[in-house]
Amino acid sequence: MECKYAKVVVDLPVSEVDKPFTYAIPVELRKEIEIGYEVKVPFGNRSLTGYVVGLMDKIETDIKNIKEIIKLTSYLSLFNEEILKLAEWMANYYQSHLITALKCVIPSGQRKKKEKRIVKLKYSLPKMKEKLAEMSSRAYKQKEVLQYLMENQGGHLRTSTLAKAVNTTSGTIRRLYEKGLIRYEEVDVRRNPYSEVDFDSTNPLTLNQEQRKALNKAEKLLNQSEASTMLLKGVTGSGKTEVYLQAISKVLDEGEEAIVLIPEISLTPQTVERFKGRFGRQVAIYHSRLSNGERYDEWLRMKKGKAKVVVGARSAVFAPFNNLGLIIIDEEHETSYKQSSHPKYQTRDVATKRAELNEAMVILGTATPALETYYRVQEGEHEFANLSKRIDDKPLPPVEVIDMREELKADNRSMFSKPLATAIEDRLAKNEQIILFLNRRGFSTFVLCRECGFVLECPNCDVSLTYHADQVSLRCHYCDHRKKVPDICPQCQSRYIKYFGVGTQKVEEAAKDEFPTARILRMDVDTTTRKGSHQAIIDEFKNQDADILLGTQMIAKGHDFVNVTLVGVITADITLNFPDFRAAEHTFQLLTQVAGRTGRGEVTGEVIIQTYNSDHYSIQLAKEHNYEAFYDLEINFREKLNYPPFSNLINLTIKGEDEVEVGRIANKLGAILNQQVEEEELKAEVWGPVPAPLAKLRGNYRWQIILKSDNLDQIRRLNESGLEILDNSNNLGSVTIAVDVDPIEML
Ligand SMILES: Nc1ncnc2c1ncn2[C@@H]1O[C@H](COP(=O)(O)OP(=O)(O)OP(=O)(O)O)[C@@H](O)[C@H]1O
Ligand SMILES: [Zn+2]
Ligand SMILES: [Zn+2]
Repeated sequence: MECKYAKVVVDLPVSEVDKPFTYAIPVELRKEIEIGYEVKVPFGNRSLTGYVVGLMDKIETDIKNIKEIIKLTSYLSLFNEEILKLAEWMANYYQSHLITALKCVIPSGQRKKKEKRIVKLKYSLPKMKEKLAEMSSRAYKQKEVLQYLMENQGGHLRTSTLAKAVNTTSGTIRRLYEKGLIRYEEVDVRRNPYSEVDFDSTNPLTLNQEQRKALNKAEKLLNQSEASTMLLKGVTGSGKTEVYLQAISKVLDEGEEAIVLIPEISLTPQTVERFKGRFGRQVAIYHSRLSNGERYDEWLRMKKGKAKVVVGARSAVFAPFNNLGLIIIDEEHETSYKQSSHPKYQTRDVATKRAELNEAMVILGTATPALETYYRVQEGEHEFANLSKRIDDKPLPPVEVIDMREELKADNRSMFSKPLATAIEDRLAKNEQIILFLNRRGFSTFVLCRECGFVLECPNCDVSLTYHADQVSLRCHYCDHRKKVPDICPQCQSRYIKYFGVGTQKVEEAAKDEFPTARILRMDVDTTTRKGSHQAIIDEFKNQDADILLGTQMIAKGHDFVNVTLVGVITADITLNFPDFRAAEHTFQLLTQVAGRTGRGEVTGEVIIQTYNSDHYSIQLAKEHNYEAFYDLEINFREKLNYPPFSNLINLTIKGEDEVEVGRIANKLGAILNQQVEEEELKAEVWGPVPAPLAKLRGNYRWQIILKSDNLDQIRRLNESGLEILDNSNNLGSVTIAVDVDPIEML
């Protein structure tokens, strides 16, 4: 059926136009146009890019007012109805504009690719003959071009090919275009396919008993017709990947497709190789380190059914498959699965939604499930399979926790405790390798007593207070509780209570001082900005051209270093004292992951964790590799303080270059929200406004407001109406407000 009208969402992310507009489809486009095409449309007195989100045969409005679509700017549909539904869900759930959500689900390469021009005649052949006869004989070259085109009708003639064929220039062809006799069509150019390294092919391994059980369960769930989610909890090195591979096999046998999501930093050639090795050219790779062109080509291979498995980062969840059977999310607890720009989606939840739309299955794999995920298992919402042992019963490495307060008492003020320094010397002497780990770079905002480990916390919110240097005060960024920075420790009266911060560079210098013979590699955001530098450092370390690899969480996962027999954590306190109710959870996850990096080879490994807070449960239980016990304790705290998963949060960040204006707008918005809660008798709390822990970032001043409720819909509506009232009654100027539904980091 050929439709006459299209609904189009225009690329202008402002609330007033965030809805589909109706356009007429020119006759010549009616055969071709589908949902998901990118188009140019007249809008006001200009033309805008838009996306087709609906097609109709009839409309009720007065036909005369309807404008026509100018042209198609993509040569195929960029999303189907299912992906459109997903985008609509995202826009609604994460409170972003529909156009922003749509641009998030389409391939980014499309928008930037260079297109080749194809020349087509504008009229039918008989009409064309008439036109030709009317032309002046002086324009003989132009006539020649037309003649040639008429004889080669329907062919895909590029401008350059055509010019060559009749021995003329593209200028001649352009003149025909200006006379309205021909038109151009733009089509994509095939780039060199993704540089194909030949991977050794692998066969399915014989599964051990636990893997077998996990796969059986997955197969059962894949066979059923409803959507399902299964948590595959497995300690590091327990063979989760082999279970993924065999589950994918099953999906491919059924003629369906599979998506595998892996955190960007773990998407190494080694990881890719495991999937390409099993499924060969059926595997597409999709992540942000590919060029736009490469990404687009991989996207096309999926769209055209040439690739049936995609291995990629977050955005691969939008893979253009039509027969999706399985989505796997490896390291599902990773915070990088939360998108940091609008729409700020949680990949896990988008995957669940997409599985629902396709009656597909989701497998979440990790050694340390996100608390929300494990809670859903307990509540019976997710299925569960467990791999409790490493392959071949290799032991998990022993973990030693060093109390840095004791080191200070013993007059050791170095960054390296006695036991860690001794262990490093020992490995250097044996030519074995060492990883030194500093969790998080740069950012730390807390005040800690080096004598007794005391950290000032908010009495209401159980998060550490944030140090604001300019005001010499400590503030809670949830409830705005304030305290003066103390001169002496309230717990032990020591004067060693100070702002606490260590950077990777400082650790590198200290290590060079103490271990002058060691060859040290540093890996953090500063040393890995260049393309490929991340992999270069990894390779250098793997080739054993260095003894110590020092870095941030970038080194915590995805790599198998067989010669590493010692992992040292310089200070566990940075993540532990993050001003975030998830601080303990993130600390536990990170320490468990880091510990998983050692003892993978023949020699057993050892882990040493330094901290001023050695009795903290997250550290003690990471030492015991005891997730269950950690979960039991942590979920109790969450319940007591009514944090997620027992409640829902929305974080609003108000930011701009003008400090006074940002504060003023933040306070205005806070007042509006509070008034709304009262008037509408909403079951919601409004925290703040307060300056954000990162009170200034890239020249922007930042304030925040947190909305909390047992009922997400209530705070979503509260937020929506609050922003609308603010918008209507105030000139926001350059101040912007970012909305984060289900935030996982509130900095
Ligand atoms: N059934 C099996 N028999 C023999 N070897 C296996 C089996 N399953 C997995 N392995 C091997 O064990 C090693 C660890 O497995 P894998 O990397 O899949 O574990 P993982 O749980 O994904 O680990 P991590 O979470 O640390 O990435 C790999 O080298 C893998 O090839
Ligand atoms: Zn103290
Ligand atoms: Zn508080």
